[in-house]
Amino acid sequence: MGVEIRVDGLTKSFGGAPVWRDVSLTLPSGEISVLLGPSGTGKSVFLKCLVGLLKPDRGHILIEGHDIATCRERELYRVRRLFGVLFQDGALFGSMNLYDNVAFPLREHTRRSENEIRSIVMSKIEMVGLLGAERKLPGEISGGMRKRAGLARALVLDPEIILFDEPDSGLDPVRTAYLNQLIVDLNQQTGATFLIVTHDINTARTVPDNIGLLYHRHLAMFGPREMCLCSQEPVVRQFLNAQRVGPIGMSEEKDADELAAEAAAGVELAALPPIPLQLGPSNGEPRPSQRPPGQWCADNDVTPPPGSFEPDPSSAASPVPASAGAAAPAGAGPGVAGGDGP
Ligand SMILES: Nc1ncnc2c1ncn2[C@@H]1O[C@H](COP(=O)(O)OP(=O)(O)OP(=O)(O)O)[C@@H](O)[C@H]1O
Repeated sequence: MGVEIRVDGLTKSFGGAPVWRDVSLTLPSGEISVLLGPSGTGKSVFLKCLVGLLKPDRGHILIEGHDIATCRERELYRVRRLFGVLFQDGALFGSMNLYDNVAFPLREHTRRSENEIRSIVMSKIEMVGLLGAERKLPGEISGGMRKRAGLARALVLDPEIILFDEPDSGLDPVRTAYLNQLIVDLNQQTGATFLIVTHDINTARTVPDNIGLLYHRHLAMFGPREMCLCSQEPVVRQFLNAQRVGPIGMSEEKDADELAAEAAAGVELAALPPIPLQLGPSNGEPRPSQRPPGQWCADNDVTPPPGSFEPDPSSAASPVPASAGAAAPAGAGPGVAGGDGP
């Protein structure tokens, strides 16, 4: 399960104004990737291009030999069946109960009997922890439950790729932690390829295998989680540390004068915080694409920030198990990697 998505030289503009240019990346099969970026940098536009709701100006989106960017409607319709999408508000029909909302894609797109539909719908409702709530209307449940219902509906056609548009928007930190755990568990159970657009830095630091950052009309970075969390690129450091110092301004990038003033005032980007352990599945098994903590740093001769890969005793998260076999990163001091795990 899970398919690779290869994006090559993708460019999109509206009315001549570019949203981003020449975006190239590969979402590896079965892995979780996160896409970050300041507001308005085109993250939602990117998701819509992937699923064929918007046509890019140039470039290719290759999935199982199909090019979504250029293919005909009929082919696009078939490829879209590979996708499940969780929209920001769950996009549920307000007049239908949760059961009918989740059953909707099966009734629309398959010829399954109501008995078969019932068994599939109830299994997805159970997967997202909503058993017992299936007769409720969307207006009668909390925002977190609506997200989970939207997720059950996104899962119902057994997609190979699941796109999440700000799954944590409007959720408190505790519900966000539960949702993140659910996402990691579902990735393990389904093996599907996940892409999550989020503004939540904690999610970005702990959930994905890969991180991408859109900024200033281009893809500033895409790569393994450890690579991005160790990055010395000012824009990546500023964003992942949620700071005002750095090239990202209030509404757009800072101009040369503002950056010169920061440099003259001796204001510097803060040190990188420790890299946390990746969130592991709640059953204690390794993630499908598990790599030992610190492996990327060790392979690339990069010293991770002090304190990296240490279990966080205050976290309710289940970090990756020690059995994943921690590697000692190059230059790692005492307490860094090597023996990390719960
Ligand atoms: N259908 C459209 N027609 C014209 N412009 C659009 C359209 N869709 C998006 N845009 C523009 O594209 C840019 C990127 O929008 P997008 O919603 O993808 O940003 P985003 O990174 O997802 O923002 P946020 O983090 O605030 O949700 C914005 O300037 C937006 O106004």
